[in-house]
Amino acid sequence: MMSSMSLSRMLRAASVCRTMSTATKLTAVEVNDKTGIATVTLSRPPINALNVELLHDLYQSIKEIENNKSRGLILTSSNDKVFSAGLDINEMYRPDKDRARLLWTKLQDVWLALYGCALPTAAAINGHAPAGGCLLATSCEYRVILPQCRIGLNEIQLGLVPPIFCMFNFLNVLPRRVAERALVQGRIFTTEQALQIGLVDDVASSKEKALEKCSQFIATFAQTNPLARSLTKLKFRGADLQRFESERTNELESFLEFIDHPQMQEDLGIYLEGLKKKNRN
Ligand SMILES: CCCCC/C=C\CCCC/C=C/C(=O)SCCNC(=O)CCNC(=O)[C@H](O)C(C)(C)COP(=O)(O)OP(=O)(O)OC[C@H]1O[C@@H](n2cnc3c(N)ncnc32)[C@H](O)[C@@H]1OP(=O)(O)O
Repeated sequence: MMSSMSLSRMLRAASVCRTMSTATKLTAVEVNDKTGIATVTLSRPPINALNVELLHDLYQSIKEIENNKSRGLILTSSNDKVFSAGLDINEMYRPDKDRARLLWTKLQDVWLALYGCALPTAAAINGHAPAGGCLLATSCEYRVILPQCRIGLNEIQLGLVPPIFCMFNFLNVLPRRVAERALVQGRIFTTEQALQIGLVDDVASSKEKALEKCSQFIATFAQTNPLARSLTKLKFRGADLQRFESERTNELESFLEFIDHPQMQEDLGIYLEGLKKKNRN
């Protein structure tokens, strides 16, 4: 039988963390009632590849957290090896055209919501974060990564032109020269390299410790007026958000044109097959 001691401990724990009522299918949202910080966990096995549905759920979660006046948002993954594998290549290879349009529009929506989020944002990068995974992490204000991870924007290696928001994210985090070279070379960095160039702010030995560091970062704003904070953030990011808005339709059309190209389809097919073969050998 459960002792009254352990029951009271459980009740205390239950009152600290609650799952948000409208938590969606592919993201889990948990709010710590003590700190007011919301954690969004990407939960699309096996590797959190960003398809239409995951992007939709992520957007809903970000907006919900923002509207509920949480104290901050932490983004992490339910997979202990992969934060996110980036865009789901199956959505780009031999795509349904309407779905491909939706995919890109949803990716744009998520970027706008996360990069422009009024709350303090942090990423607990508890696994690899290539391409779209890195895009999500660098949209946040603070990043902690685990040892032996890989992170970077490697689009160019797939023959894809990194969209403008990739550039904004890197310029916001890295010195211009380092950002340009990383994008043009499609570099994927190890944990140590990412820390050394400043792509991440810190390294933690476990997911729990990474989440703790993210909470500590968000807690640094406890005494700051939230409106003044968010308006100051917007002053830094507003020009990027405006330029993005003016180019979003063109970027959508470029993406659709790009993936419609026969050579691009051939390259994506080879790339996808290479990823699968790895597991067969
Ligand atoms: C102005 C606009 C101009 C046009 C611009 C056009 C496009 C720009 C797009 C920019 C935005 C973002 C783009 C992207 O995100 S593209 C996606 C790039 N992602 C990658 O290259 C990651 C590839 N994956 C990996 O490196 C690894 O899988 C890993 C993430 C490190 C995980 O490794 P591991 O734990 O060993 O897992 P597996 O490799 O065994 O993978 C498990 C299964 O998942 C499949 N897989 C992996 N990644 C993807 C993916 N991104 N999409 C779909 N499927 C993926 C893999 O094949 C395995 O499948 P299997 O179980 O059937 O073998």
